[in-house]
Amino acid sequence: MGMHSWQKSEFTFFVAGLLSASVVWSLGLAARRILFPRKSLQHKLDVDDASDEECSSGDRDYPDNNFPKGEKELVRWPWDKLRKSVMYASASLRNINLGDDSDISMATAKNKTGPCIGEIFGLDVGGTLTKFVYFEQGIEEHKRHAAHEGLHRREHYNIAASALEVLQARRSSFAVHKTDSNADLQGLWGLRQESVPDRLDEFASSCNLNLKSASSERVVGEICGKVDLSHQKVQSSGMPMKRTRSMIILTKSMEVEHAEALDNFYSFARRLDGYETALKDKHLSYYSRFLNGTFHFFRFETRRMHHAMNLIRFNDFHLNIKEIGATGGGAHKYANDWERELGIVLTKQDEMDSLVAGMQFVMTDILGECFTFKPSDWTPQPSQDQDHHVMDRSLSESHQKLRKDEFDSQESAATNVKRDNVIPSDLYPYLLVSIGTGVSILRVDGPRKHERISGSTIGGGTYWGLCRLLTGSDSFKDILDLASKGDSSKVDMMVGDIYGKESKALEKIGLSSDIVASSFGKLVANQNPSRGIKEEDLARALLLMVTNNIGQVAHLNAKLHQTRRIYFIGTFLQHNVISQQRLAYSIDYWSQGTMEAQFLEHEGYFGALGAFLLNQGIEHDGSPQVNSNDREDGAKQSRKRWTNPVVPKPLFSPE
Ligand SMILES: Nc1ncnc2c1ncn2[C@@H]1O[C@H](COP(=O)(O)OP(=O)(O)O)[C@@H](O)[C@H]1O
Ligand SMILES: CC(C)(COP(=O)(O)O)[C@@H](O)C(=O)NCCC(=O)O
Repeated sequence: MGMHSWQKSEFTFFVAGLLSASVVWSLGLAARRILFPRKSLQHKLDVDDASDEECSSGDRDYPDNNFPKGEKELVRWPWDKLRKSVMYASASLRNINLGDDSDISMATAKNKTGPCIGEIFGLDVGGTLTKFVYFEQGIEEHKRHAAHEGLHRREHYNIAASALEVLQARRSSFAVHKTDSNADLQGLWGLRQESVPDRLDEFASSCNLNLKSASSERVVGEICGKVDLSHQKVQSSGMPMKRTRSMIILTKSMEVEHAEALDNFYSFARRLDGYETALKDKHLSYYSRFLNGTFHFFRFETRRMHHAMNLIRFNDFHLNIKEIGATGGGAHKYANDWERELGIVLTKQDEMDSLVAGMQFVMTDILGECFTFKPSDWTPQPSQDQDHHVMDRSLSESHQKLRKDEFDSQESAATNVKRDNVIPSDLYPYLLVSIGTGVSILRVDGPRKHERISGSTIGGGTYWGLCRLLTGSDSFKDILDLASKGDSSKVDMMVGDIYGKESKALEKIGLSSDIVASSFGKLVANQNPSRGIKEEDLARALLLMVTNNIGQVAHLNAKLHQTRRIYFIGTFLQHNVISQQRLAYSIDYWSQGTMEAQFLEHEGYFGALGAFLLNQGIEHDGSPQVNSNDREDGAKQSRKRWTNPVVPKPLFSPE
């Protein structure tokens, strides 16, 4: 069918109109890009945010950007905000086109020539959270140097290129300023986090450090790849010191660069301080007298890994980091991404080795690290020669007070009791229960002897995953707040619900009517299971269910492996007093007072700290230090070092 001439002309007009509209639109867009470059950057970033999410941790990917539809999207992490502000700033400074990622300078680990500040970090990439620690040389030490020796702060950092060097510097200044070395540490983080005194010498001698040489010789952290072994020297003690060279050989510019790189990072990290609980666990920062510096602790969700990597990249930190000691499953999973995108090598440390190393370091380094819970009317006994007796006696006393029917009611009245009165020789063997995404159970027989003996799939990930489903909340802290208000008996079926309250039959099976028979069991009886049930009841019942299960598995393993002390660690326990108290009571109850559950203030960070320590070859137990680069095969060597045949003494005969 042919077109009429009026139809043809109308069609021509329509096409012409369409064309001119698109030309005007394109011109407008181009003008907008020129006039308002940030607008287009904003768009690019928004797209990035979504795509980052997509390519993050595989197990928790959501193809439609972020979370499943219908869930509220809470912005809990400052990555996006920070990343954007940093990108704007660095783009305008360097005048680069952020529309194309290839414009951003990349450096592979091999071709990096700048300073390396990777030695101050330890990374633990877990199933839910990524934890990282960084070490900053003690500010008090800088002040002293500045006052007494006229050293600029930056110059002082040069002495602190690695933790070993920090220790060496500390040793030399300790000798010079012996009188004020204790006083100036006081009050830094309060008594609770004060380091154990008088162990520095012991530790330093274990490192074969030579006081005289400390001021004139410098141990160069070879992880930076700036080692000139041709300048190896033999010290006056006759001990060959590997990786040393004269300060004169180190060029001034390299030192300044290194100091600047550190300063840049430190000031950046301080900017993160503003985010209170979201990123940095400020309350956990502590001054280590062993290493003369402060450890800082950060964490973020592992599914945000690519955001974190972008943050590093857009701040140019990757240019000054060649390698980082890393542990956790993600150290393997993300190693290629880190190397490809950031040029940073993740030097893998065994997960369990790192956990134990970090934990033992902190237990020796900090007074007040360990604690447990006791009924509020429990009173500590006066100290005896053998401190560990205190624990034995208090256990049996508290046990007398713990009757089955008081189990729940006592929970809220339980008090936090510090447990550092345990002498180190009495420490082993102990059970280490790491409640992360899943649960790992280790028997530790000595500073370098441990074995993963068991585990459980019902862990922190189980609780957190089910809570997200049941409550729609996307904040772990909010969930814990909810749980603290909940009533689990609305959800749990009690023994009395099954037997009736007064049944004589219960005596025979050794149960009382008011204990839980089945977690969530009450929901089977109602026509509508959610009627009358609040989110807080679900959050509490689930928390107790997961915790009870972990407690029971831990107790059975402790019994099987004859350990009477059980340390519970992992971020699941952070700020989670309900679980800590429940574990303390369950272990005491089930073991009839022969075992004790203990907790540690830095519960979630031992893996990251251990990765730092192992990577730097720092140990606490008096054995010679081994730098990771001295090993032919890091993992193999590490395992070798951690196998020390210590025969555990039996604590009690199996029943
Ligand atoms: N802010 C938080 N976000 C997510 N999970 C948290 C948070 N705080 C505590 N948790 C709990 O800690 C668990 C992760 O513990 P963690 O020791 O870091 O394990 P992993 O190394 O497997 O990530 C989570 O599964 C959750 O139960
Ligand atoms: C696989 C893991 C060691 C990983 O550690 P995580 O990230 O959970 O801290 C841990 O989740 C685990 O031990 N799961 C339990 C596996 C089992 O014993 O059945």
